[in-house]
Amino acid sequence: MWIRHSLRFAIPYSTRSWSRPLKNLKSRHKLHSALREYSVTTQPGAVDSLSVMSSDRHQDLRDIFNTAISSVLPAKMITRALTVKDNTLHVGGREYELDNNVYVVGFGKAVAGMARAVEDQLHHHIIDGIISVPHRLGTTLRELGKGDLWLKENTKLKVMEGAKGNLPDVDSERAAHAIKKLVTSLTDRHILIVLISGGGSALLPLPCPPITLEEEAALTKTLSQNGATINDMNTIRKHIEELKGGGLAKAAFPAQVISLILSDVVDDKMDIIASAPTVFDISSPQMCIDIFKELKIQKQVPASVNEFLFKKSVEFAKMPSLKKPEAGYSTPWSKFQHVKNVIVGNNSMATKAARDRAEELGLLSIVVSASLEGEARNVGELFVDIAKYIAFMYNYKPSRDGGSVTLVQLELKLAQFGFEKKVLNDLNSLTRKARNCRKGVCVVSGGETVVKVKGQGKGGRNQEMALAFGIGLENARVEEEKLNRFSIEFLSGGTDGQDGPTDAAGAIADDNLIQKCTLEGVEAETFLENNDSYTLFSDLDDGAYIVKTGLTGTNVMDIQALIVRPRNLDDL
Ligand SMILES: Nc1ncnc2c1ncn2[C@@H]1O[C@H](COP(=O)(O)OP(=O)(O)OP(=O)(O)O)[C@@H](O)[C@H]1O
Ligand SMILES: O=C(O)[C@H](O)CO
Repeated sequence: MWIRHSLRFAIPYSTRSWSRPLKNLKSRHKLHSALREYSVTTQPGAVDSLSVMSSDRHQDLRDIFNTAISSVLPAKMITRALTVKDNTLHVGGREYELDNNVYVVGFGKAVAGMARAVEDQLHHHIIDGIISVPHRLGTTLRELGKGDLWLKENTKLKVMEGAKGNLPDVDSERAAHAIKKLVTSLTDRHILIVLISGGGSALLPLPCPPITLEEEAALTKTLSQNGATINDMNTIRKHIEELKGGGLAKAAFPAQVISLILSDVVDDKMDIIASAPTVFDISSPQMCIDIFKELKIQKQVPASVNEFLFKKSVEFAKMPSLKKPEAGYSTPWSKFQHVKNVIVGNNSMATKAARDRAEELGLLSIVVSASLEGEARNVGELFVDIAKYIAFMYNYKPSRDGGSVTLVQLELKLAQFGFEKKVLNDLNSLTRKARNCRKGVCVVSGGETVVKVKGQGKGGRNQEMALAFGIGLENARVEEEKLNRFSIEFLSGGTDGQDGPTDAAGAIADDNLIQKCTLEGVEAETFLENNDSYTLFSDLDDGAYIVKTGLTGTNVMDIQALIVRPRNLDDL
């Protein structure tokens, strides 16, 4: 890299202490102006991008991300899902007679807004209710001017806040007890509306005795830090907690249960979202033991959990096949006929809205996935490959490039990540179209990745993905000179506005990121290795690369957007 190498000599060595915290870097601003002056003498493409403030450059990405979030705000989704006509409630293809007989419970990051919309629709029919929401959500939403995502003054619902840091705690356990008490008091005259959204698991914890809340919280942390997927986590929660895995619906029997679910898991798996409190569970306790083995965390699992699961699996082995609940169960709730589960919103809606916004901004756009999974840094690198692919296609001329080994190699890599041939073909034709009409390309995706936290730093999967993208892009630019002819930027963010235990939703990386790090005397790889993406992004270039929305009041997993624009169209 021409610029980077030059800067190595331009910056005094004393400002390049690799692991120094960014906050203490006094000469940062001086270095910024030095960079701008310096960039005047560098190669043309790079001059343009370095002299533009990063925050301005990233406007489109931020706009696309914000539009995606707006498209899945709770009120819209509830209004779409529920209709009331002549005292009859229509939902999910069923009809319910309304007669001042409705109770509401909810748990999750988005249920305050959902509850408000339900109250607006069913008002006087509602008797009582409780919602369990994240700690300080009410205050935060009001501070952000998002009071419309909170309940009205005259609400009949009680709000309980808890689960600090997205971990089950005494406050959320208190809420779970109160919800259990309320639903067990219902009769067959009642309708129970259950509002469920991501984060619901931590907001409805009721560990089966003798497992304690502290043990469960410790287990959650261990699982999360050892790369457990949400499927793994919630399979375990369903077995060691009272209200998960259908427990809430059983407790509410004989009331009619309507669950309105905002999906924050890949493929909208109802048996996983918020650990499925209203879905009949067909998983086995042995599956939990297998997960511990697979993650090699058996020794860190609390003894009470191991003993509980062992006893449960012995009992389970004696039971008739759970795959056919009707075969062996005579309890009235066995077929869960009193329950209707309805998905009201998901990641696909958000990715589509992102794509539409990108089109409005003049970019040719495509959604490549709404179910992207894997280790965050690998997905970051995958997006570097996608950027390379687009750049390659911009320049591709069959006559000149012959057998196009590069093309085949890139396609193979993308296929390894589960992208179907059709997606590749669409990406391919989109880029050709972009070349012909000389527009940039925006690739949108959604899903949820994981991070195996090994370092001591602070970060989240989105910020880690963006950092890995930035590093990968820099390496690719060294190898592939043609990439410098494009302006490339990438954003990954959580639609709930909270990436891991940080106050950021995610981060942006572009083709200047690593140069900026170098100027700041920071080695990005060290931060990546220490899982310290938040520290790096929050201070770098006065926060130009961090994405902070505050809690959004919704939650449909994460969104990625990659923009590749030719710098100088005549140069391709
Ligand atoms: N320092 C870190 N760097 C990168 N990722 C981290 C770090 N610390 C935690 N994480 C990751 O953050 C994720 C947990 O994030 P978060 O608390 O937002 O949960 P979540 O899965 O989004 O919750 P929910 O689905 O309930 O909303 C885990 O994948 C964990 O590995
Ligand atoms: O709460 C949970 O379990 C996760 O957000 C997945 O729904």
